[in-house]
Amino acid sequence: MELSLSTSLHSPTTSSFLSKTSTPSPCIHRQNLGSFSTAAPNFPSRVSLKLKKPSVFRHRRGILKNQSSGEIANDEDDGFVLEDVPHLTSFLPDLPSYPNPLKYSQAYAIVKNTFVSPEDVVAQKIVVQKGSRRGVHFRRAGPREKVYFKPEKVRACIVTCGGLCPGINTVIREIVCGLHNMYGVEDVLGIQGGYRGFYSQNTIKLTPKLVNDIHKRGGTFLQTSRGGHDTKKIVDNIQDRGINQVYIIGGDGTHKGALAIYQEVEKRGLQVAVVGIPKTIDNDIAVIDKSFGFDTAVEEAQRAINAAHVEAECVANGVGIVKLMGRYSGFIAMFATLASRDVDCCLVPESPFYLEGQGGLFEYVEQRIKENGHALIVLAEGAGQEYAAQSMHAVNGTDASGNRLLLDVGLWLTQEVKDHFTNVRKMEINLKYIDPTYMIRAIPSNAYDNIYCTLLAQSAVHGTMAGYTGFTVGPVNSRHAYIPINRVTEATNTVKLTDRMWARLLASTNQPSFLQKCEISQERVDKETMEVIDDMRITSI
Ligand SMILES: Nc1ncnc2c1ncn2[C@@H]1O[C@H](COP(=O)(O)OP(=O)(O)OP(=O)(O)O)[C@@H](O)[C@H]1O
Ligand SMILES: O=P(O)(O)OC[C@H]1O[C@](O)(CO)[C@@H](O)[C@@H]1O
Ligand SMILES: [Mg+2]
Repeated sequence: MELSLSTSLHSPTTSSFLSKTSTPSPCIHRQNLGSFSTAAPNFPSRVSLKLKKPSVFRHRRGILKNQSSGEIANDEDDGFVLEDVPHLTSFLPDLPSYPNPLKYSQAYAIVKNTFVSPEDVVAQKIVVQKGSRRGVHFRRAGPREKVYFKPEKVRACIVTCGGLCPGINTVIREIVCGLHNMYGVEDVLGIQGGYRGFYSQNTIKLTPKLVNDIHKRGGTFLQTSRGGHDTKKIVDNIQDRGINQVYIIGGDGTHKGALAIYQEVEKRGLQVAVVGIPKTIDNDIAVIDKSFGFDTAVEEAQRAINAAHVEAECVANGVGIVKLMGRYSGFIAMFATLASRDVDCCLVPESPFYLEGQGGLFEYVEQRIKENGHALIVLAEGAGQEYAAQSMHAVNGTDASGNRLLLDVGLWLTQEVKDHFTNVRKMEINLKYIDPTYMIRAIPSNAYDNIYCTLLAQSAVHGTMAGYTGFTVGPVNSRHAYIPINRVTEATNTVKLTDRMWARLLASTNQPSFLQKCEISQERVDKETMEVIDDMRITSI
């Protein structure tokens, strides 16, 4: 990984993170990489970085490479890296700050540390070796002593984009109530119907009273959509409506849109804070521990799996097939399988499989029927897409957001299993196919997710009030952090076949690993190995 860094420190603030400052360099690269500065205490007021891969904003204590001289100042080189988030003062340096109203809040009156210290960071890796470098860190989320908005001047808006997910309404509710109760902000607008709602629909005024009960309902109170992201039109609208805080709830696609909005806002020099709240039922968002609604979805999936198991158990040669969501990541299928213990085979997009011959799925299903009287298969909707395409009419389209449309692998597998046992094995089976895909995401969030959504919403509110922008929120090793948006748009989280979790699944189901015929492509192994190496490098730079 090549990393070059230039610093221009125009105020001689002392920093415990960057203990040695380099000579101001005129060479500041702003365009492709995004440069920023932070006005938070104890950080240099302006630090611009150029990074080739990954393109994230980093402060490094220890090694500072001066871009023009190539000189390396090596001091306290413990490998500490802060992947920081932008702050409004990086492009609006004269922005005034105010004391945080939480200072006077009765609820926080006896809290020992109401405010997060500007030096608090969250480590991306918590398993370390004696003597290992400190590695990547993110700013810890939470209220700051100073805010960069007067509550009565805030006009916030909330928008929800992409697919549904349990807990969206809780996040909406808690943003509205958090702004109102903690900061006294009363002007909150709901943008209806996703990104296109900015320019094609009327807004609604969101009050604590209006959103009081919405966390008990599934879906999104504000409606959602795919497609329709037009950065210019959206930012024009933000400007026209006088909005200065934008809360965007959505997945990877939504965050790409949020990044574009933040960049346009910065280009126009607007005092508008943009924050993403990661939402995806697939749990495929990078960096964060887990996405909200995932837990609820896994729990709900148990009902379908249990039903399929009961149906299969109560007949001769019963076979159950359950299809769950998971376009490119098989987390729901994997965790639902691990939780259930009744599943004989779990098929995910990350792990290729085959049906016929030795070590194939048919052989294994027959073996399970003979041993156990029945067999139960859980598959993620993105599993075996290429395989299914060989015998199904391919759908070559994309949805309005550009996501590839999938073949129904559940129906395909059902037909293949039936054909095989009836026509090839001449064996009577009783097969039931259950497709609960939308049922697991259109429900309200469970207790765990409700609390999680509350923390996410409050972290987002604290961050925007403190003047941070272009960031997303989420737990990293259980601690909520502010993460640069590009960190969650550059990569997606997938099931790692080389991780122990997948081995746990294989050990729990005893299913074949399908490694004989469909060897995991060299490309995948290379990619996973590179990720591990990259991680090690990050820890060791
Ligand atoms: N590269 C992009 N740049 C700008 N906007 C984008 C981009 N990709 C997607 N979007 C916009 O983000 C919104 C949501 O995207 P998408 O439908 O892919 O869902 P998502 O946010 O990924 O959520 P999920 O995958 O969980 O359903 C859409 O309005 C889409 O137009
Ligand atoms: O039918 P829709 O609304 O496009 O959503 C389906 C997709 O949304 C998700 O739930 C989230 O991306 C996927 O698992 C699924 O493929
Ligand atoms: Mg997505």
